[in-house]
Amino acid sequence: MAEWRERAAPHVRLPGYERGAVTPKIAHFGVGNFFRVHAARYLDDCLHVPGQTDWGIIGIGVLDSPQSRAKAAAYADQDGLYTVTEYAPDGAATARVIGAMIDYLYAPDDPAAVVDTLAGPNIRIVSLTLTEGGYFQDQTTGTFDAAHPDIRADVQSTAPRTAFGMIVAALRRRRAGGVAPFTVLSCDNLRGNGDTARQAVVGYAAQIDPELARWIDAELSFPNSMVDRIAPSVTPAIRDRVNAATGLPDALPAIAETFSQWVVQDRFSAGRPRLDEVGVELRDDVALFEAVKGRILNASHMLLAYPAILAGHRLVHDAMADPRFPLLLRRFLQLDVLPFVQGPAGLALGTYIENTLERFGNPAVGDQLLRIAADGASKIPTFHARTTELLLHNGADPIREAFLLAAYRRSLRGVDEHGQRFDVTEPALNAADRDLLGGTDPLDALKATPFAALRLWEQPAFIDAYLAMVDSIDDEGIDAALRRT
Ligand SMILES: NC(=O)c1ccc[n+]([C@@H]2O[C@H](COP(=O)([O-])OP(=O)(O)OC[C@H]3O[C@@H](n4cnc5c(N)ncnc54)[C@H](O)[C@@H]3O)[C@@H](O)[C@H]2O)c1
Ligand SMILES: O=P(O)(O)OC[C@@H](O)[C@@H](O)[C@H](O)[C@H](O)CO
Repeated sequence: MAEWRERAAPHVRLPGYERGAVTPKIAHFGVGNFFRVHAARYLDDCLHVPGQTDWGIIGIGVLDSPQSRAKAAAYADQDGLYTVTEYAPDGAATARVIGAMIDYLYAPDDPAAVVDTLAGPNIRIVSLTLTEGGYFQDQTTGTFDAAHPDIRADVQSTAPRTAFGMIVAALRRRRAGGVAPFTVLSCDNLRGNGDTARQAVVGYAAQIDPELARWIDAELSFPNSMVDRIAPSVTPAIRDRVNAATGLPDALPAIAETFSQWVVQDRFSAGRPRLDEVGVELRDDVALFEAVKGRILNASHMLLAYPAILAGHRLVHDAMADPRFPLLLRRFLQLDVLPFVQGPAGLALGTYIENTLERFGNPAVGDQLLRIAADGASKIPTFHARTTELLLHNGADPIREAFLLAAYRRSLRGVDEHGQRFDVTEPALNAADRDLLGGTDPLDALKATPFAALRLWEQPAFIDAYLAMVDSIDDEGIDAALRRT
């Protein structure tokens, strides 16, 4: 900390609390860009509130990859410190150093140390950002996928490797030792993220000890939360630009827009920091916020990403500066979402939509379309299934949902309309799904696991619209297809 204090440019805000006095009551799995600019930033604010210095964070990495290993080494090198630079729509940037993460454990090197930490009475909250695909949810049934190879391997091992294996091993020890359980707090973009986390933790426990599973279900709280802040991927060029401005040698700087929102159910069975004093909204009607955010913001992101990439764009704000795309999103939001979504009392959905589109257009944030497009197999159903169901149920035109699936299917070829190649990141697709999505019969794509639960092949209105869109994209190109939406 002393070296960072000396080297930081004068405009960089530094932790105003005694970092050496901070103790950790929170353990977080998945210290990625989003956690670092969102929950960790709120918790860093909390540490500035008198009497809150016991709510520090221990970060935990579980993925066994060269990138994850390098990240663990960097956190060790810089004592868990990192910078967050926030960009306002007018381009103004503010930077601060976050000191809330006081330790980082890399599970592939020492899984027992993670379980020991989680089993200790000091930990009161275990929070998660594992991505949408990280909850072992069966895409067809929505239930916990106990047959997943990673879960099968963990259940049979004495040293579990998944977040859920480690959480349950620790809970078993807490229960045996008479230590009260912690709260599990999901911060992922999921429908009912707390409920989904409960399903995974209880579902995992049921595989090893049904009595333990019953205890977890009865004793643990899993608050649902709505999380919102755009955190782009940090490329080496962004890292160098940010570090040149902060004067700090940060291997892992994070960036974000200035907007931030966190709505959480106030259900923390083992206590919580004073989140309400740092801008977090503690409310019970989280599901309404989450429905609005998922079906407006995240759904628009998905609808934007695939056709914009095919049209040659790579950055969100560039696509938003191309009038065809804001037009597509406005039509989608006005015609397909607004008539069927209920927001929380007092939230003006028209204003919410305008703010969302303005956020997408912020050029200073420089968000990446490929980041948004990644793992469409998990995210398209999460953010579009409900809208598609409602459109079909109400006899409304499903043309834009059909366009989305046609554009997604086309994007899986990894080459845009100008012949430029791009990376396709689809970890949730199995070989059979890839065959269905990449085959010559476009209707096969509707039977791929991510979309199968919707049974779209039984919906003549959807089939007509979808086949027309597939043909239009293939024969006439994205521009012509967009004009049909
Ligand atoms: N980036 C954003 O704008 C944003 C905004 C709101 C919510 N989110 C939520 O946060 C999640 C993470 O986004 P990010 O931008 O931080 O991504 P990221 O790639 O920067 O970080 C993801 C982190 O999760 C870890 N991880 C991935 N799969 C895992 C698994 N199966 N088990 C354990 N750890 C796993 C990775 O190692 C990494 O540390 C998203 O999937 C979304 O649900 C992101
Ligand atoms: O983070 P993902 O992969 O779930 O989704 C991509 C984006 O839609 C998402 O990160 C948004 O930027 C975010 O949800 C804004 O709060």
